[in-house]
Amino acid sequence: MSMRTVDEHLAGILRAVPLLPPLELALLEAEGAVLAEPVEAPVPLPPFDNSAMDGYAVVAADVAAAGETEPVVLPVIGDIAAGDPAVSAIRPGLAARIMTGAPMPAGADAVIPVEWTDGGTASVRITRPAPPGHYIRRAGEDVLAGQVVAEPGLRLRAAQLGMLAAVGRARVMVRPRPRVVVLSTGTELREPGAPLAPGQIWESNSFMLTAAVIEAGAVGYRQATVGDEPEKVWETVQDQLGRADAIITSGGVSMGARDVVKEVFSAFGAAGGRGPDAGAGGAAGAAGPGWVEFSKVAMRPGKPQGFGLLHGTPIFTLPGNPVSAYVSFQVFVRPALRAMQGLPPDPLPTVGAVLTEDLKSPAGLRHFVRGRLSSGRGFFSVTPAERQGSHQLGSLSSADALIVLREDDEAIPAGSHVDVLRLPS
Ligand SMILES: Nc1nc2c(c(=O)[nH]1)N[C@H]1C(S)=C(S)[C@@H](COP(=O)(O)OP(=O)(O)OC[C@H]3O[C@@H](n4cnc5c(N)ncnc54)[C@H](O)[C@@H]3O)O[C@H]1N2
Ligand code: MOO
Repeated sequence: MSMRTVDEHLAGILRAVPLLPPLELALLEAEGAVLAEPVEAPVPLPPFDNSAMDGYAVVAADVAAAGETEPVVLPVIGDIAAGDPAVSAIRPGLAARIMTGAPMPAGADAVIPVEWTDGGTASVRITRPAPPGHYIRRAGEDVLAGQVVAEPGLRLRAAQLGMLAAVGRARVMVRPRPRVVVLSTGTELREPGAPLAPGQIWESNSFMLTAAVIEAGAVGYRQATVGDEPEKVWETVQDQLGRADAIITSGGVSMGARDVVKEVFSAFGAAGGRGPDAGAGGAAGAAGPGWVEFSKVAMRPGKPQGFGLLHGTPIFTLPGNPVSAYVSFQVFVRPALRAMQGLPPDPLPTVGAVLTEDLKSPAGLRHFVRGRLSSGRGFFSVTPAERQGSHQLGSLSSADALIVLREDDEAIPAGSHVDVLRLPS
């Protein structure tokens, strides 16, 4: 088992993960997906000159002298609502009542908001002047015909989907959110809600990791926990390959006598790309079903890691200690899921902060320390949580940040500037 740095392990993962192939999705199904084509506006936006206010379309020169004491009175020739197909022109000396979004009648060059009038329907008294162009939204002033409104690589969120709909697109080519199956292993684990026998604990990693998958913008499927039988783990993983763009397991990767994940995939990796039942089940293709490599990564928590590709599908075998699994997800899996969609493999958002207490860190390891950020007087400060054990979920769930201590940091005094990963809130 080789020992490698966090950066080396991440780089290896990012080199290996495939880019998801683009597919066409209906607009709302594409929420969170990444655009895979440039989208052009077929028409200008707005498509026609229209009113920005409810009021009256007029010729500006007619109302130039209007005032509180000398209102201008104009006959109203009719109403123009948003969506009116054909609108007659107006001539000087006339007004038309007009609604927000309604097409400007030819001849009119200003809109007087209803608040500046008596609101009349047969004729209108206007008490304030307006310059030409007043409250008119011009054709093309948002987007020009032929303009690219969305480039490939853009993540589609609410505003971007609104833009695509506004230029008339019902479907778009995207790289979809990766579908990620999350699977826990361990015979001691019981479903939350079920009673515990001695030695048992409630299963938490799969809930936490599935939620983390969703927070990272992917689709999470939680799979029922499997025990410590290699055949069962192998079968479950094989079954899930059909619906998964990536698989995450937790547990069973350290040095124990029954570390099932390591056992299954080591056998399978060592056999030159054949799983335990590859012969019988025909899982091995010409190139073999794939590989999974286990490594020790110089980090705390999260030292035992595994990663591989099974039939081209990435599998992340994360350590079982809950905080280790969580930190491993944020450091390795999150960037990989982004890369699979063609997004930059960014880490969680990082801020600089001033440490409020002395910290010690083991030499040669990157140390992710749970903490709480506070801001004031224009800078962040961060306070480490008291408990830092990798089984202590209590201090993770009340943390909002991970303080990142570098491999060469050993004694970091209070007042030092540190980098802090902000946890999703
Ligand atoms: N002799 C050594 N022992 C250990 C080493 C080592 O290097 N040498 N590494 C330690 C480190 S660091 C970690 S992290 C863990 C990783 O262990 P595994 O990935 O094999 O995980 P398990 O043994 O299955 O479980 C560890 C721990 O976490 C609990 N757990 C596991 N899965 C879940 C779950 N889904 N929900 C809640 N809790 C879970 C499990 O009960 C154990 O307490 O190994 C150390 N040991
Ligand atoms: O590295 Mo383990 O992942 O600390 O508890």
